[in-house]
Amino acid sequence: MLLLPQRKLFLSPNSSSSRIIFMGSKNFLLSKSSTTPHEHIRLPHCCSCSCSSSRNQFFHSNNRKNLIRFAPLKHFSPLYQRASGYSYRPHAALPIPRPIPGVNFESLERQLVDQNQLMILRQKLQEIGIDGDACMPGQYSGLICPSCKGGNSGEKSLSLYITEDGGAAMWTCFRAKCGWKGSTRAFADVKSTFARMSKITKIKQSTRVITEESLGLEPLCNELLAYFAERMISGETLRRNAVMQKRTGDQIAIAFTYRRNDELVGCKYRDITKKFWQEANTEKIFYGLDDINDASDIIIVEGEIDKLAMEEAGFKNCVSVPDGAPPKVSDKALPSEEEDTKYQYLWNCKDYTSKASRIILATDGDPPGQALAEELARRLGRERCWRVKWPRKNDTESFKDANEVLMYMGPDALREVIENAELYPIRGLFNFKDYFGEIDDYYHQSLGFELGVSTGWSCLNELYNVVPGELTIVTGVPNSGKSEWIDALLCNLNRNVGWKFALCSMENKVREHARKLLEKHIKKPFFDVRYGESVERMSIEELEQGKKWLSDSFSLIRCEDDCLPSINWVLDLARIAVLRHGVNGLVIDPYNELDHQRPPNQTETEYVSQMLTKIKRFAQHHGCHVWFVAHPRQLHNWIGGPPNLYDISGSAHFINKCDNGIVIHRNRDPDAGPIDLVQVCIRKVRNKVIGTIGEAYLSYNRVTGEYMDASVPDQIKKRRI
Ligand SMILES: Nc1ncnc2c1ncn2[C@@H]1O[C@H](COP(=O)(O)OP(=O)(O)OP(=O)(O)O)[C@@H](O)[C@H]1O
Repeated sequence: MLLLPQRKLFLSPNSSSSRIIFMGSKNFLLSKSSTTPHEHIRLPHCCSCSCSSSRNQFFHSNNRKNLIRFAPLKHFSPLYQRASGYSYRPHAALPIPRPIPGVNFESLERQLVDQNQLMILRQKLQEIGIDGDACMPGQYSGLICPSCKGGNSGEKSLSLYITEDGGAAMWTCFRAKCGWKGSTRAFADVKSTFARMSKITKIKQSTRVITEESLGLEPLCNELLAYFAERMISGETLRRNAVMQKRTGDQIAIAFTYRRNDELVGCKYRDITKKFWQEANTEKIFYGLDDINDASDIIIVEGEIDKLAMEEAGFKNCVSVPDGAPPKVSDKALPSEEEDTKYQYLWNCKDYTSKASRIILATDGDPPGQALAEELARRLGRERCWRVKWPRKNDTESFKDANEVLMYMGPDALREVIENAELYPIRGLFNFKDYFGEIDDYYHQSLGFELGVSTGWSCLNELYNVVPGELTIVTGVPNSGKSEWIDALLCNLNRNVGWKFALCSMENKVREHARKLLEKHIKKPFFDVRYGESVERMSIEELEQGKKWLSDSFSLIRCEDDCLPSINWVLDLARIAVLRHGVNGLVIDPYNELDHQRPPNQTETEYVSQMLTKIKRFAQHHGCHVWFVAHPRQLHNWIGGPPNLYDISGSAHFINKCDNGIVIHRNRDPDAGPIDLVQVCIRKVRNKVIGTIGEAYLSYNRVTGEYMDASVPDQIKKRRI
C-alpha cells in the first residue's frame, strides 16, 4: 500500500506569520496560525506589474511586502464554509421568510444581512442584466425586465425579491409573452443548474465580452502558487495557462481563464472549499482550447488541474471539459446540437476536435468520470476514442485522475498512463485481449469441466464428454432407447459429479419417469412383475430415500393443461431452475412434442434454426448442458441400421447447429449380436477437447434400466474389418 504524504501548506512560504493551509484530499482549509491570531493575508492587484502580454501578467514576485494584514478571522470564516458561485433555480425553490409576531424586524434585518454576500449577489444580478441595487433585502421591487424590456410600453414587469440575509434573489417577469423567471444565490454550486441557466441565457443574453481587468483578475499569490506546487504544478505551467486569482470580499479564488486564440472568453473560479462557479453569459469552450489547435491527438480530462498535470507530464495537447461530469450516462437518444445544452462546449469546439484522429478520454476513474467518457465518446465518435486505465493505489483502490497520479507517482507514471491508453470499447467489437482472463482460466482449468465430464462409461471416454453450455442432439429410430440412455447418463453425472437437471419430458408420465430414474439409481426394479425377472423390488425405505434423491436432483418442466409448451416457455422455466436450483443440465424430449406454431411466412427450416439458436444461447449463458431429443423422419427403405443425423425430421439445422450429435441404436437381430446391445454413435463433436466421432457399445439391463460398458461382439468386429 502506498503511503500518501501528509500535505500541509503555508500560505506564504517565506512568512512565519502566515496562516496554514491544511491539505485534505485535494481541498484545503484556512486556519489560524498560533503565532498570528486573527490575521490572514490579502494580496494586491496586479496593476503595477510590468509584464507586457496578458499571458505574462499573472505573477507577482514572492515578496512579503505584498502580504497585507486582513480582518479578524471570525468575520470571514463563515464565508469559507459556504458554497461559492451562483445558480438559477425555479422560483418555488427559495422560501420567502414570513414575519414573526413580536419581533423587531428592523434591528433583526440589520443583523441578518450579510453585506459580503449581498454585494456578491448584486454583482451576479448585474451580470445578467438585473439592477439588484434597486431592491433591498427582504423586499420586492418592480423592475424593467432585461429579457423583454417590458414590451413596447416598457412596463416594470419584473418582480425581484432578495432574501433578508442578502444571500439569494428570485425574480419573475409577469408579461405573458416573456415569463422569464429564475433565482440565484451569492454562493451556490453552479454544477447542478447549468441546463436551467443555459436556457435562461439563451432567451435573453448574448455572450459577454470580458477582460482580465473587467473581471478584476490578478496574479496568483504566493500561497496559491505554493498550493499548486504541492500539487506538482509548476509556475511555468501556471503562467503558460494564464491561471490567475480573484478576490471577492474576503475570499480569494483561483481563476482558470478560458481562452480562444488567446482572447479571454470565459472564466471559472475555484474557492478553497473546492466550490466552482463561472462567469455568466460567456461562451462554453474547452479549457486550454488553443493547445489542441491542429492537434491530431487530443487528451480530454475532467478538470482544469488535470489539464495542468498533463502538461507537467509533457502533454500540452490536452483540454479540460468546463462543467465536470454527469452523475450517470443519459438513457435518452443523443439530442440535437441546439438542444445539447450540457455539452454545448463540444459543439462550440467542433472545429478543433473534428481534425483529431485520436482522442484520449482521461476522465476520472469514478462512475461520473466514466459516464462523462461515455457521453463524450457518443458525441465525438467512439471509433477515434481511447481510454486510460488509472494505476492502482492499493489492493482496493485506483488513482482517480491525472493530478493524483502526478502527485503520488510522478510525471513518468502519468506519461505511461497516456501511452498505454486503450481503444474505447465499442459494443460488439472485441479483441482477444478482452478475454485473456477467460483464456487463462481455460488453460488452468480453474472453472472445472473444461475437458468435459465423463459419461460414466469408459468406452465413451475418448468419444463424448459432457461440457456445460453445449447442446447435444440425440436421435434414433422409435424405441431405440434414446430417453432411457439419457436418463442413465443423468444418473451417472449426478452420482459422479453431483449435477442436477431440469426435465422437460413430454412423453413420460411423472410416475413412470420417476420409476425409470429410481430403478437406475437404486439398481432394483420398481415392481416385482414380468420385467423384474424375480429380482427383489426396491423396499419402502429405498423408495423413500429415492424420492428424496429425485426431489433434490431434478426439476420438472411440465405443461399441466393440454397445451403444447413452446420453446420460449420451456427455456424461461429452465432459466428459473438454473437460478433457483442450480441445475447443470436440461433435457427436452422430444422436439415434436413442443408447440411449433410459426408465422405463415417462416419455413420450418428457418423456424428450427431460430429455435436452436435460442437453445444454444440459453445453454451458453447459463453454463447449462442441453440434451434435445429429435426423431428421424420416416425412413422408407430402412434396413435396420442406425439413422443418419441428416435424417432428423424438420431440418438439417439439427446437425448443423448442435455441438454434439448422437444416434442411439439397439440391436434387434439376435444373429447380429446380443439383443440388449446398444450402439452409441457419436456422429458430431464440435469441440475436439471433449471427444471425436466414433461408436461405442453398451449393454442394457432391462430389469434396472442401467447401461454398462460392453465389449464389441465378434460379429461386429468382423463387419468392421
Ligand atoms: N437395448 C434395449 N434392449 C431392450 N429394450 C430396450 C433397450 N433400450 C430401450 N429399451 C426399451 O425400449 C422402450 C423404449 O425406450 P425409450 O423410451 O428410451 O426409447 P426412445 O428411443 O426414447 O423411444 P421414442 O422414440 O418412442 O421416444 C423402453 O421400454 C425400454 O425399456
